[in-house]
Amino acid sequence: MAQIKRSKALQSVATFAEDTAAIEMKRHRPTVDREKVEEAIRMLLEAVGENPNREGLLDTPARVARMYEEIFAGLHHNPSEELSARFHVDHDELVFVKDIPFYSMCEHHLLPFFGVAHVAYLPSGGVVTGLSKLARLVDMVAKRPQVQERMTNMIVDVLMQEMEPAGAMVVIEAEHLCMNMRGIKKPGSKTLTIAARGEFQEHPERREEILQMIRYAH
Ligand SMILES: Nc1nc2c(ncn2[C@@H]2O[C@H](COP(=O)(O)OP(=O)(O)OP(=O)(O)O)[C@@H](O)[C@H]2O)c(=O)[nH]1
Ligand SMILES: [Zn+2]
Repeated sequence: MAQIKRSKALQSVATFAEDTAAIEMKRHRPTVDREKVEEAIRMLLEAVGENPNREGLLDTPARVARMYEEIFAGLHHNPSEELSARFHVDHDELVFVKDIPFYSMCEHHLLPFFGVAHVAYLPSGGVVTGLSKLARLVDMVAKRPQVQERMTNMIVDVLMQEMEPAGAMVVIEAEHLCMNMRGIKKPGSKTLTIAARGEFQEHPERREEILQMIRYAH
């Protein structure tokens, strides 16, 4: 089993250069129909009683279109591609990257929710990925209309699928502007979501280990 994973890892390293070039291209490809967004923003401004032709708003539709291209970049991007950098290291113990900041958009209100993601996994067969790739994975999953629960599960599932680790766990702490600035108006409230797979799901003490390390950071 470990042997199979090992050879899969080496194969991945061999195709790493090609993958990197492909990912770079995809990172910069446009994902949003700018013209359509501009038209929609003009209509939205009109609909809320604004004048889209007043000076201060003239460039707003184009700005919003550029912004959406950036903040929804994950929509046409396969997050699995972020983990294509694999290395072989003699380490089968915990790898844990804490406090990865992220910004996402609540799919119910199209308002931001933001906070930190903590990503842990237990490498198997000595296969690890680049630490920055874990942060890139968080970013790509965040850059789309989301709910926090789905975001948490997507990150952990991509990790399990791509790395085949003995376990993976993701914790997200976030503030939702739709709960702060409108509606129920509870600024400062935080939502925590946890997704655990493999050893972290099967052994409560492994899960607790991660939660403790998160607590110590505050
Ligand atoms: N589970 C979950 N709910 C979310 C998330 N982001 C926003 N919501 C909730 O989505 C719900 C949408 O509820 P609706 O009743 O359809 O919308 P609403 O009338 O604007 O609700 P209020 O926010 O209560 O005013 C609200 O309870 C939000 O707090 C998320 O990431 N996860
Ligand atoms: Zn919302």
